[in-house]
Amino acid sequence: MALLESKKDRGEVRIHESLDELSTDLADYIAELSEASVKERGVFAIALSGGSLISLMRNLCGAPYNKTVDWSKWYIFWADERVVAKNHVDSNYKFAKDHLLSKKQEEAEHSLPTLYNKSCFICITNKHLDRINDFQRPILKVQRMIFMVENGVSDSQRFNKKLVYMIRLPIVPSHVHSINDSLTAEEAANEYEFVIRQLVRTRVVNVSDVSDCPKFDLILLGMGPDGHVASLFPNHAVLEEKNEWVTFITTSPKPPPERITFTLPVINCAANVVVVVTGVGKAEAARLAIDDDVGPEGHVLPARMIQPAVGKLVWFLDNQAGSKLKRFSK
Ligand SMILES: O=C1O[C@H](COP(=O)(O)O)[C@@H](O)[C@H](O)[C@H]1O
Repeated sequence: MALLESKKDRGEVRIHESLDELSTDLADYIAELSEASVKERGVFAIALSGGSLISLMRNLCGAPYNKTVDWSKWYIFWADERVVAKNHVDSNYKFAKDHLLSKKQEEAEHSLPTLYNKSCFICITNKHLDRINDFQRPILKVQRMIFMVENGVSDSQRFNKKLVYMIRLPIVPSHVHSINDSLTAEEAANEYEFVIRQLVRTRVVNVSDVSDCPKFDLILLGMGPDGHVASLFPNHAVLEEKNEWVTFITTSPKPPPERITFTLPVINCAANVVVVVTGVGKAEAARLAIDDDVGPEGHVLPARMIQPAVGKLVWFLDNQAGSKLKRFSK
């Protein structure tokens, strides 16, 4: 069970015994926000970050969320992105696609029946379609299963032992808004902001009650051991940006150097901000970002600058990341 505490100006802090517990709580929380937003506005505009956060959202791919969440109403954005090709290992888009939006799974053939209750697509190469015919009849009885032909599986030996399939969150492709990877960092940031401006006009993304900023239904952030969130790094000029919604940097201390990022005003106008922090290596930054009695060191930390004007801030920590917080340290 997560330990809960509300801290003055620092939002709600949830500390979890294990990563599994954190993942369960996180998926529940996101599903609740999605339901509330779809009920109120008819859509759910969610901005992801990169890094460990994505794997911790894994439970959303399974039951009950695959059936209970109205995925068709989700609009996905990125709070920050590395300016690299979309198929590059450093791309936050690629990471989310591979680990969340289209998660590759392998199961032994004999466990095929366990797939019957899952809402998933099966991906198989052309040349293996004949072999799959052995399974096809029972599978076709399951309405949610759809065969796809994809050039992804080439190792026939492996195919003999395993069934390779993809769990895809049924998000409408045109609702996924990632950066244009053929542009420079500056151009990509400008174009991304333009796209968001169009979607604010049509209220796919809500507008803030206190400024003209977009009001995302949820912005999900991770935090680095240096206290950076999105691509807002300590002591970086990017923290001063007050006018742009999306800006760019070419000198990120963490590679790759070129990134685009939501600015602080945009993050602080969201209806909900969740920061997910795990591991002992981030315990000191978590203390500086959350605890009340921290000195100037804490106040210049980007993660501490997350202070939603009206929205709700919730920290999802594991025991290790929370180990230096005054209230929770033993
Ligand atoms: O570079 C980045 O790092 C942070 C933190 O990543 P983590 O793997 O330490 O959790 C991430 O939130 C951000 O989106 C990403 O661009």
